[in-house]
Amino acid sequence: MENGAAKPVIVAIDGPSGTGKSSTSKAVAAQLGLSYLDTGAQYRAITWWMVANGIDIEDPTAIAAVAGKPEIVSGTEPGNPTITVDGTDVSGPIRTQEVTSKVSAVSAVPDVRARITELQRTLATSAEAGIVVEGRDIGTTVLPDADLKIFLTASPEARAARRSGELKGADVNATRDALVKRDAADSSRKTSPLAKADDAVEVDTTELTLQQVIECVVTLVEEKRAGK
Ligand SMILES: Nc1ncnc2c1ncn2[C@@H]1O[C@H](COP(=O)(O)OP(=O)(O)O)[C@@H](O)[C@H]1O
Ligand SMILES: Nc1ccn([C@@H]2O[C@H](COP(=O)(O)OP(=O)(O)O)[C@@H](O)[C@H]2O)c(=O)n1
Repeated sequence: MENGAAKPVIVAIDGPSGTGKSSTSKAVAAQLGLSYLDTGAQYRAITWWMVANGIDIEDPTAIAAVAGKPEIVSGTEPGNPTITVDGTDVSGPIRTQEVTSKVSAVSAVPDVRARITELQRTLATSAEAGIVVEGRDIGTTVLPDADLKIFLTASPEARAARRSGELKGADVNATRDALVKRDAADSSRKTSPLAKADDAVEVDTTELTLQQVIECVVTLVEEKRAGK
């Protein structure tokens, strides 16, 4: 570290789908000059690879047997986060309905989680200025010593309205049902489920604009840094 450089700051942002994790994390990281890691994209990437290679996603043993095969690389620049599998850009294909509907089953397999968690810890410790890492189990499992932990929430109705806005014309009730189903699967799995860490700050974003959430998190990071 250079003379006078601040100690790297590690921020964990967790919560269910549509609470604003990605948008908030990217903006906070860009504003504060930190790296950014979308861990959901990594689970989506390994799921995409399983589907592309014809692995039966109903079979955890089959998934575990090949969990180490794909090489997943995440770019951590908040203005241009990238994700590749074996050198192929998969940023588009990982957002399809098919991958979204299968990702909870793949990410519940302990060998998959062990592999991806290791990648996440390596990226977090190598970020020079620090990093904002967003996901489901960052504060509880991946980075339990993070300097700041945030748990974002929002009503299922608000989350579904945000998501169906993105999916242009998608039925809001169907979107809501799919979100609630995925939350339930992610929260009930045995290995590092979606959960709020005891020392996380909970922010309900239902009635907040994205800008308000970003400002709230930036203030919390600055307060932490000042206290160091
Ligand atoms: N507080 C907010 N108010 C309104 N829309 C929001 C808010 N936070 C995020 N959004 C929008 O909701 C959608 C989902 O946000 P995203 O950051 O992808 O959530 P997550 O990563 O938690 O799934 C995006 O289109 C985003 O612009
Ligand atoms: N730290 C994480 C992040 C995501 N995931 C899994 O990956 C899926 C996709 O995460 P995501 O963040 O891309 O989901 P969205 O919030 O964008 O809908 C989640 O539903 C979880 O099954 C996980 O298990 N652990």
